[in-house]
Amino acid sequence: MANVQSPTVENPNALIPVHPAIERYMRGLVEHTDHPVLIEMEALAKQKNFPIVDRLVGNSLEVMAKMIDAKRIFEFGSGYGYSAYWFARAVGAEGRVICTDGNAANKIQAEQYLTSAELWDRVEFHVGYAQEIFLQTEGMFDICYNDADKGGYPEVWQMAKDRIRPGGLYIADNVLWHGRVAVEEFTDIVSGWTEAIRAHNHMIFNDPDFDTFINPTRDGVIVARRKMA
Ligand SMILES: C[S@@+](CC[C@H](N)C(=O)[O-])C[C@H]1O[C@@H](n2cnc3c(N)ncnc32)[C@H](O)[C@@H]1O
Repeated sequence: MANVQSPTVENPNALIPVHPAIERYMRGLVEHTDHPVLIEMEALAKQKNFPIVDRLVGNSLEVMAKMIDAKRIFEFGSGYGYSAYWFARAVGAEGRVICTDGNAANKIQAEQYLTSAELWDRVEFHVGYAQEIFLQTEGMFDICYNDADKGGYPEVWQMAKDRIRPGGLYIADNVLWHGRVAVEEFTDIVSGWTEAIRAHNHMIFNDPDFDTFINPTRDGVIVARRKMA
């Protein structure tokens, strides 16, 4: 892959899509979204080095969900409920966010946090393998949100795409994978994940039933809107 500066992950500054000063500026603009529960969840992520989507992407999830009047959302990989916090705000009192995570401890924490934020009654949290839970859950979704293990990204896209209603969204986090997707030489965290993310992104951009873009904030968020029939 030709690139003028030939960046590699060993030369990460060449790969930062949005300059940290610009991210800080944008972060300042969403300060009005401060909430004690959110601040606690963000502090825990820092303390445990847990990969939440963080404030800028979280805010964008809520806005996108509100833009399409989303009422039913499925999350693949919910952690302790940080992304669900934003979706739960968007769907309103009658809406549902179906969360999944393989770690039962995450459900316990999510329940504590989202109860404090008065959002737990909008959430259905299943512990187990997200893809299996998805197949056991009936119906269509306004949004399918993918933040599970990256090796499974192509599989999740393929199973989710037909269950998103026309006008609905498929959203996945980490699709730039800290720039690895854009360079020839990289060190992967888990063997095969970069290739899986590349295949996932390629399939989505080439799917004639969806209009797609990547928001390069943080680690890149792909957003694909299912076209109206
Ligand atoms: C990146 S974190 C999710 C963060 C969350 N979306 C947020 O922003 O707060 C990924 C989570 O997905 C879970 N996970 C990964 N692959 C999974 C799978 N196939 N099924 C269920 N859980 C999965 C992990 O246990 C982890 O808690």
